[in-house]
Amino acid sequence: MSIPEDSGVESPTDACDGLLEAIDVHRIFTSHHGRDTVTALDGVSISICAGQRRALIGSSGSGKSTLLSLLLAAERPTRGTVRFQGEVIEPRKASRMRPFRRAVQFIPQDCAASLDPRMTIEELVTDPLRRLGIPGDHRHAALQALENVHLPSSLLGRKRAEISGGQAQRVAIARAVAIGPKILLADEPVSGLDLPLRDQVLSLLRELSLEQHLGVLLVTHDLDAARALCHDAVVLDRGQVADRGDIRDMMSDPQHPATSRLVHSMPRIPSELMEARLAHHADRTREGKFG
Ligand SMILES: Nc1ncnc2c1ncn2[C@@H]1O[C@H](COP(=O)(O)OP(=O)(O)OP(=O)(O)O)[C@@H](O)[C@H]1O
Repeated sequence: MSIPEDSGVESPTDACDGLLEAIDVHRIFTSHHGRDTVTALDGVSISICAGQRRALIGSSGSGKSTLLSLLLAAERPTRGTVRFQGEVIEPRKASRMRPFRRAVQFIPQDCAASLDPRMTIEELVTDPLRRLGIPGDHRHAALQALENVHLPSSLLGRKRAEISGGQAQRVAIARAVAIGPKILLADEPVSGLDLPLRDQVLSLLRELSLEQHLGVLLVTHDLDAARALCHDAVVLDRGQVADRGDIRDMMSDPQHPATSRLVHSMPRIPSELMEARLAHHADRTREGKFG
C-alpha cells in the first residue's frame, strides 16, 4: 500500500455531511439518593463527517468522556439527540444498531493493553466481524487489515505477548478498521506512549483517514497530537462548547480563555518539529521499517 503524499494537515475535501452528530445534548448525573446532580454536558452540539479529523479537547472534568460515551451510544443523553446518518440512535434497539456499530468504531486509551492475551492476532482482528455477524472471508479481511496498518501476515498466529508494544498498538487499530468503519472515535490513543510510538500511531491514523476517507474524533489532552492530526478542534469547558475552529489558529492565537488556558498550561513541541517527526514516520512506513 502506498502512503499518500501528505506532509501536513490539509482540509477535508468534501463538505461536512454530518455522519455522526450530537445535537444540543445534556447529560445530568444524579446521585443514588437523588439529592445531588452533576451537569456533565450542558447543551453540546458536535458533528463528525467522513474524512474529517476533529479534536475534542478540554481540561479534566470538562465532559469529553461523557460526550464520547453518548456518541458511541453507550448511554443516552438526558436531553438532546445523537444521530447517525440523520437518524436518531436508539441504543436499546439492538437490531437497528448493527449498521451504527459497524460504522462507528472506538479506539480506547491504552488500546494495546485492551487486547485479550489468550487470543491470536487473527482471532483479535476477526472478533468484531464475528460479533457483528459480517459474512465473508474473515481471514482475508484480517490480512487486509494487517496490511493497512503495515504489519506482516506472519503475526496472525501469534498472541499479544509475542509481539512488540508498537505492533500491539497497530493490531488494536487493525481490529477497529477491519470491519470497514466510517468513523473512529479515539479516546487518548497516544497518551502514555513513548514519543516514537506516539508519532507512529498519529501517522497511521492520519494515513488511514486519508486513504479510507475515515472521520476521526480524537479526544486528547495532547495539543501537539491534536494539531498534528486534526483539521479543527472543539474545546469543551464545564460541559459546554467554549470554542471551535481551525486548530492551528486556535493554538497560535487562542481567543477564548478556556483555549488560552489549555494552550498555555503545557509544554509544547514546535509545529515544524512535530510535522518533521510525522513525515519521518510516514517515510519509515513507506520503506517498511515499522517494528
Ligand atoms: N457516572 C458519573 N456520575 C457522576 N458524575 C459523573 C459521572 N461521570 C462523569 N461525571 C462527572 O461529569 C463531569 C464530566 O466528566 P468527564 O469524565 O466526562 O470529563 P472529562 O473531560 O472526560 O475528564 P478527563 O479528561 O479527566 O477524563 C465531571 O464533573 C465528572 O465528575
